[in-house]
Amino acid sequence: MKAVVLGAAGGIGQPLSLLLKANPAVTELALYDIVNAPGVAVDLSHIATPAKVEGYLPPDDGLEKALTGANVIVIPAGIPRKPGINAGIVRDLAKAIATTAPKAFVLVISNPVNSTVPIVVEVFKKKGVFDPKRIFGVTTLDVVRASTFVSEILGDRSLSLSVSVPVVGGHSGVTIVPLLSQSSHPLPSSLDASTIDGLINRIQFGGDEVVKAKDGAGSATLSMAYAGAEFAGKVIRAIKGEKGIIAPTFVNLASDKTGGDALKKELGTELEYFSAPVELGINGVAKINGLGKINSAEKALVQAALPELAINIEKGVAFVEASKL
Ligand SMILES: NC(=O)C1=CN([C@@H]2O[C@H](COP(=O)(O)OP(=O)(O)OC[C@H]3O[C@@H](n4cnc5c(N)ncnc54)[C@H](O)[C@@H]3O)[C@@H](O)[C@H]2O)C=CC1
Ligand SMILES: O=C([O-])CC(=O)C(=O)O
Repeated sequence: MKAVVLGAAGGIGQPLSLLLKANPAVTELALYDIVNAPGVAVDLSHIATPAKVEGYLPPDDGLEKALTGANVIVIPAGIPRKPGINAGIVRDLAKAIATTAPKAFVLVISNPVNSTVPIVVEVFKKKGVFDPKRIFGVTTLDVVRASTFVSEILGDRSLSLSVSVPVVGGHSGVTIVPLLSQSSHPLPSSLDASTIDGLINRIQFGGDEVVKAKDGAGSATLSMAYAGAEFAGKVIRAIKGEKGIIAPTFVNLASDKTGGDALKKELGTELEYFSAPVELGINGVAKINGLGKINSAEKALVQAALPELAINIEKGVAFVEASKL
């Protein structure tokens, strides 16, 4: 089981690589960055877990060497909150993956996820290796935040390990739609509307809370690494044959067989992407689940997410269309 981290020396990349090194199911871990990756790799290589760790820089085909034989590729490369720059970084990394590891599972963390996932897909299409079952936008941090904030409202943080709330839509602001009515631990019916609205807003704009607190020193890194490792861990378990693993993730809806068409119908949209609870299997997306029973306020949130999602997706598609590959 070879896992690869592209952008491994960054704020997310380092703790994410640590958590992947700590996962005993990973036998090979390749770290790639434009700086510092060999140092991070040697540091992690002293940890007594099975994974053999190698670090690579761009010279001497470092990227290609990192990608060769990859099963799971996680991409936290890029710059936080600098619109535009990540598009080119993700496009170029996707190009290398399409050539060197076209069958790998690609987990995109780099923002804006609503646009960077379409960028990877469009590159793969142009290179003739696109499979909608293997490309995932990582929205797990929204799910992690929902568990944490709901457990706080329930007055018992120890519940956060078991509270599960599906979060659907996309990964930015109003495109983040928590389905609180489906929380494994229902909110008290006595909760007033403004508390619920505040909770939804906190989940949607949790990223801003971290950016503000870090005061110029970047965005969420440690919680993102935790969330990324959790999602990658689920994908790895699914590849190894475990059944019934379901996680919300931002996927392409092109595949009729996996339920993409049914979800589009349910949403009343032609959009080609949405984050929905996805059942993972040995080939990637086994089934995109529908949203299930949601209340009228949640229906309104889903509808409010669609126009912004459409703009974000189109941006990603147009960027690749205008690119020379
Ligand atoms: N999906 C999500 O929920 C979240 C996504 N993010 C996004 O993750 C990305 C990374 O964030 P941080 O780790 O905080 O940033 P960072 O700046 O600390 O690290 C980014 C790393 O990417 C590397 N990099 C830049 N260009 C590269 C290239 N062409 N190839 C390989 N590596 C390259 C940099 O050298 C750096 O080590 C940002 O786009 C951020 O917005 C952040 C939090 C949550
Ligand atoms: O908000 C940001 O820039 C980083 C991010 O995606 C998050 O924390 O959810």
